Amino acid sequence: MSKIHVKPKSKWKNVKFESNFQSNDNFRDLICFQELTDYEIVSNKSPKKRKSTDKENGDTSNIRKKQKLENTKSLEKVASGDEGKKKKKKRNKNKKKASGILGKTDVPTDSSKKKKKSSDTSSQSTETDHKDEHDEISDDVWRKAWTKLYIPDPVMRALHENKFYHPTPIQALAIPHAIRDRMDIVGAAQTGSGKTLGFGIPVIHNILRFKEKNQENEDGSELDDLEMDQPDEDMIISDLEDHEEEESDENEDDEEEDIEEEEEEVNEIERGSEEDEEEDSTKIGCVKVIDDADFSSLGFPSPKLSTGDKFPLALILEPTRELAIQVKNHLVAAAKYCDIKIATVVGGMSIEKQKRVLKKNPEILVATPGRLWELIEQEYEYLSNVKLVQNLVIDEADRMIEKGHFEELTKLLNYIYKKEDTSVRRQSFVFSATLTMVHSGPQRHILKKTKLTEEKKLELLMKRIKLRGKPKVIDLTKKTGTVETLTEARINCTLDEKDVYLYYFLLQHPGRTLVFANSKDCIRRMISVLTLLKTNPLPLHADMHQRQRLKNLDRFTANPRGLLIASDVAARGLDIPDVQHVIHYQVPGTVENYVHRSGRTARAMKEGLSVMLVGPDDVKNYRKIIHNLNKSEDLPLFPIDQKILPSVKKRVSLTRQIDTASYRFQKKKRENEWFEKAAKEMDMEFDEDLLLNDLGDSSEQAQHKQYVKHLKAELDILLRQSIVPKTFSGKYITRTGKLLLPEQPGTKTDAISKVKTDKPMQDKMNKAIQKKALKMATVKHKTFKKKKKSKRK
Ligand SMILES: Nc1ncnc2c1ncn2[C@@H]1O[C@H](COP(=O)(O)OP(=O)(O)OP(=O)(O)O)[C@@H](O)[C@H]1O
Repeated sequence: MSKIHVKPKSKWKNVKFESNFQSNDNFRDLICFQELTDYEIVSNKSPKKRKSTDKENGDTSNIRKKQKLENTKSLEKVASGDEGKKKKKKRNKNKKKASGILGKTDVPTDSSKKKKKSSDTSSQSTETDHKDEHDEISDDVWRKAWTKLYIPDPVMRALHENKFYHPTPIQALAIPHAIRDRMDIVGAAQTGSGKTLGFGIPVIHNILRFKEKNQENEDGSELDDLEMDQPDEDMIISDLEDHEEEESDENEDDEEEDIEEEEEEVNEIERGSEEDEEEDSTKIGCVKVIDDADFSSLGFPSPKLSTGDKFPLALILEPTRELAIQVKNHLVAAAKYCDIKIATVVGGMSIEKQKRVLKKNPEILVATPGRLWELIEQEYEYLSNVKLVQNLVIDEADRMIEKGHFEELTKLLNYIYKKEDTSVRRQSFVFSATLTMVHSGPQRHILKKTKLTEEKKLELLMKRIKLRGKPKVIDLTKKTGTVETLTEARINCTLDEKDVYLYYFLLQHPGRTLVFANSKDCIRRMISVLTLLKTNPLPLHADMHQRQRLKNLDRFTANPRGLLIASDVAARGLDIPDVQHVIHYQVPGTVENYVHRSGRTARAMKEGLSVMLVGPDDVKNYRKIIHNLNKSEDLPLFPIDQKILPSVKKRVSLTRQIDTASYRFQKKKRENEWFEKAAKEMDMEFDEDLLLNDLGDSSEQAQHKQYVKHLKAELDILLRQSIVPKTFSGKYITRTGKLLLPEQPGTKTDAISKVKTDKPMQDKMNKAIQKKALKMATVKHKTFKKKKKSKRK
């Protein structure tokens, strides 16, 4: 294949591809795909060491073929890891230096592995040989997939250990722009698509670089060449011109940017001249070549300041405590082979303990805004310089600008962006699965007055979170909002029937299940009912002690048949492995909440099921969600085996009797106790007969206790009986002589395939109903016309 120097006459244009495109093995090395349709060929060069490279790049040969100018009129620019392999010896030398920058790693290279293998062969069995061969293949694939993303070697090692063999699409697109181009990133991708590492890896990379540079500075050694990939010489001419064009376009865009007046209600923060500094470094194509001496352009504070003062280099803001802890753990795993300390600062836990952790000067701080602000207000030393933070991540950003977080976030951001600290060029990351979701319905959102477009929503969001400059916006979300591997269904029922259907589902489809409710009262009642029904539910809501919240999450995670009843505090971000089902006991008020709640299942390309229990009160929200998710039809009905429903109903109704009886009694008792205590504290005398709830005399109370005990005993008997009625009889089709009986409860029934197999039947039925309705309407219309005609006569 010959090398061609081209001079572009038009702009490189992005070629759109679906986010799941990269899951296709043939295209997994692809990061971006651009085409150039008008160009002039400057020169043709023969390849020097091309053969072996092409062989290595076999799986991307299809894409490369497209680059042959002889065959096609257009030219595609493919930023793939294979570029790295094409580059010259000089670059390899740079790379060696770079791995020095990032610390030595034990990740074996392909060749070292091969050597090891050949020396060991005599002592290995054939089976082991096969295993090694397999490992080597995945090792090769893994390296190819990640190396082009500029991942630090120690992180590569951790990724391999975690068996993260390919970057997810959001990672593949966000990481190079963040690391290579040092751009601010606004990332929107479906739930469970790996956004955490999308910002986590660049943050770790930045800190490693900072520490390395700092070390060199302290040692007085010269600043090394940066490890950034040098541009492929083949591309330089075209890229240079292309980029010049891009920059002028950007400037034009900037001038056009005119943010509307209504945004002025947000406190303006004073900003310095960072924006001007942003384009300091020279860009060649999409690769920035940064002047060695220009330390600050990398976003690092001045070395003088960094050696003495301690402050977090990265701040990651999360809306909930559980999420902050999870993200911290995720990053700890990714930074396992890096010398980086990561800490959490979250509410509900000992502030003193957190201060002790901060004394160790963690480089990364994962925090919820409330507790962080509390510590800043206390003028806690380590946080007094938080304004110098180099990497700022606002995860679940659309949630962070909603009521309840926005006020604290604004205070924090105002503090961080103080004018006097503008010497620092900060890199910001803004992520969420619903960042670009726009809809016409009323929103709880703080931006509710505006009729939003996707662009407008992003613009306002960026303004609110005070994002400077022009970030790289990567939006991989679909119009349908939810992830492809999610199966959705609904159960139409009355309010009273919700417990019945929920219990039915849990019996028939065991598996890790997360149930969402809209209020704490509802969670309390469900916990009581489901505990009596021996389904071992665990609650999770904001009013619980933090320790208990975390304990329940752990217990839920550990039990493959775990049942968690949660408020929306668990709706966002939580990455609990293998949640099979999400049930919306009450339909959420916003489409965003529906997407996030449902996103607790079907993560990382796994399948999952979301079922909404739609009662009369939920219909409005249900309709809104369907509309805002651009669904053309209703969700399918979840198939219910009507034959076993009566026994389920019997159990549930008895349980509710017990719950009501004991709850009412306990409630009255608690109120009395509270009143007596309060009166005592105030030295008040009161008339017990008039003011306290009547609990009855001691014999009545004993009677009540007995009644509840009796009900519980009755329930115990019911729970031991089979759910399939004994008197049951029915006609069953036999297939190849085998009698197919109804499913027994407890037998593992795959709820997802049930929905999927039932859907065509439902569609058929719906069509038949519609056809019948149409027929009837036509008949009615004809009779009406006839009658009218005869009347006239
Ligand atoms: N490259 C990868 N290969 C395989 N698994 C990955 C990869 N990156 C992340 N994961 C796993 O995918 C899961 C989801 O990742 P993550 O929690 O970052 O998703 P998310 O996009 O932030 O989801 P949400 O929007 O719900 O917060 C995690 O279990 C994570 O460990």
